[in-house]
Amino acid sequence: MILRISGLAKHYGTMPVFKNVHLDVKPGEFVAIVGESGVGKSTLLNCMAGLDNWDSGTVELAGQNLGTLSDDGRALLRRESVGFVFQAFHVLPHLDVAQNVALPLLLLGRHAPDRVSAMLQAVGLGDLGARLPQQLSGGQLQRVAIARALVHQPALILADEPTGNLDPGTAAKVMEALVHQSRKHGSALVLVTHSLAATEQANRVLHLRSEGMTDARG
Ligand SMILES: Nc1ncnc2c1ncn2[C@@H]1O[C@H](COP(=O)(O)OP(=O)(O)OP(=O)(O)O)[C@@H](O)[C@H]1O
Repeated sequence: MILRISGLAKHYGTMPVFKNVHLDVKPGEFVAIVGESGVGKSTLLNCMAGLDNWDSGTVELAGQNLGTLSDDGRALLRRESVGFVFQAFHVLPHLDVAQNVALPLLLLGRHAPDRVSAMLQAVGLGDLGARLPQQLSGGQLQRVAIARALVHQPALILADEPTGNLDPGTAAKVMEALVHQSRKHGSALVLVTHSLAATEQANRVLHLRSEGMTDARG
């Protein structure tokens, strides 16, 4: 398993968010998570990456128990094994497109310009590497974020509403790039979404509720 979550429960102060969450994700698998607004989908995704803490239960990422790792240990594991795609793109405005995509490699001390240009090509941005983010459309920005999430070939991609800011046509193209590139690189994909269309290609669709997570396809 690339990700193994067992009996996870989370509160904010006295407010319970979710409990009894179990999830196993196999290498290369595509799992979609749906659920009502505020039920804790983003919080769960953050727990998967060790960006947030939980109250009970365990999270194992790439065979390592996140609960036993220091913040630095979590950060190193995340850098190596996880790629993120967020709704709000999170590209750095002062870096050009190629530099944004190269960031995860830079943080790992790897220099691989060919990988960066291959990734840009793969998401249809082959000619735009020298542009600044402000010179791109929303759909193009999200494809930059996808290229950046995949460039270091992480075992797990975590995507939080990656098409939430896009029109339906652009959203479909961005999802296609995300799913196709994850499959091509053998990365598992965990996608949080409100979009039923985005769940169509998933191996599993899970429904998060405050009392746990169940199969949404019944
Ligand atoms: N830092 C925080 N402190 C206190 N409460 C928080 C914090 N972050 C989130 N919450 C609360 O925890 C709950 C879960 O939030 P979360 O963003 O994970 O939900 P979500 O299912 O992703 O929602 P949406 O679909 O609207 O994005 C919400 O009720 C939210 O208000």
